Amino acid sequence: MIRVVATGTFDILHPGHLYYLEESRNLGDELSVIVARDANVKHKPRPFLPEDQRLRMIRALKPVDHALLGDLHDMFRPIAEIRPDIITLGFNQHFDEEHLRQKLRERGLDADVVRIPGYPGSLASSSKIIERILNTRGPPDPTGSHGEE
Ligand SMILES: Cc1cc2nc3c(=O)[nH]c(=O)nc-3n(C[C@H](O)[C@H](O)[C@H](O)COP(=O)(O)O)c2cc1C
Ligand SMILES: Nc1ncnc2c1ncn2[C@@H]1O[C@H](COP(=O)(O)OP(=O)(O)OP(=O)(O)O)[C@@H](O)[C@H]1O
Repeated sequence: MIRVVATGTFDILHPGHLYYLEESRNLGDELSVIVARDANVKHKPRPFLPEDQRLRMIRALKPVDHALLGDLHDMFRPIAEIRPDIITLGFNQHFDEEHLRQKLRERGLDADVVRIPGYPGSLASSSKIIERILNTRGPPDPTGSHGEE
């Protein structure tokens, strides 16, 4: 039984997320997904959707066998419980593979770390979807004219 762990924020779901999770699941027999806690998303704007809602959507996806919220303080605690054989990193996750492997070893965890490539498409990105919404459905015209002459 090969256990795989994938991680991420998963704020507004798109096909890039699905691809990352499908490819992660294809590496083993069981996929657990650790969903980032609201309080821990500091490297970009805070998620729009609360952590419970992000978790519920991830749990419903076909490639996902188990989904859980991450730890608030120690990212290695859920890993120590799951004991995965493989941890996947998405194409734009800011972790260095070798550094992560080393940190895992220090905690007595010998999971391999595998980088999953990106899925193409200008809307395969939560922030690009948000940008598009703002650009196309931005603040309403205060005159209420909807751009009509
Ligand atoms: C091995 C690993 C374990 C993680 N564990 C946690 C965790 O326990 N709690 C948490 O809030 N975030 C955890 N994260 C971080 C997030 O799930 C996510 O990867 C990180 O915030 C980067 O988010 P993004 O790629 O969605 O922008 C972990 C990341 C990795 C690589
Ligand atoms: N287009 C994509 N192709 C492959 N993997 C992706 C793609 N978009 C996101 N992922 C992966 O899915 C996981 C969760 O990603 P995240 O929640 O950061 O979404 P995102 O669309 O990259 O967000 P943002 O646009 O705000 O950076 C990460 O491992 C990330 O690398």
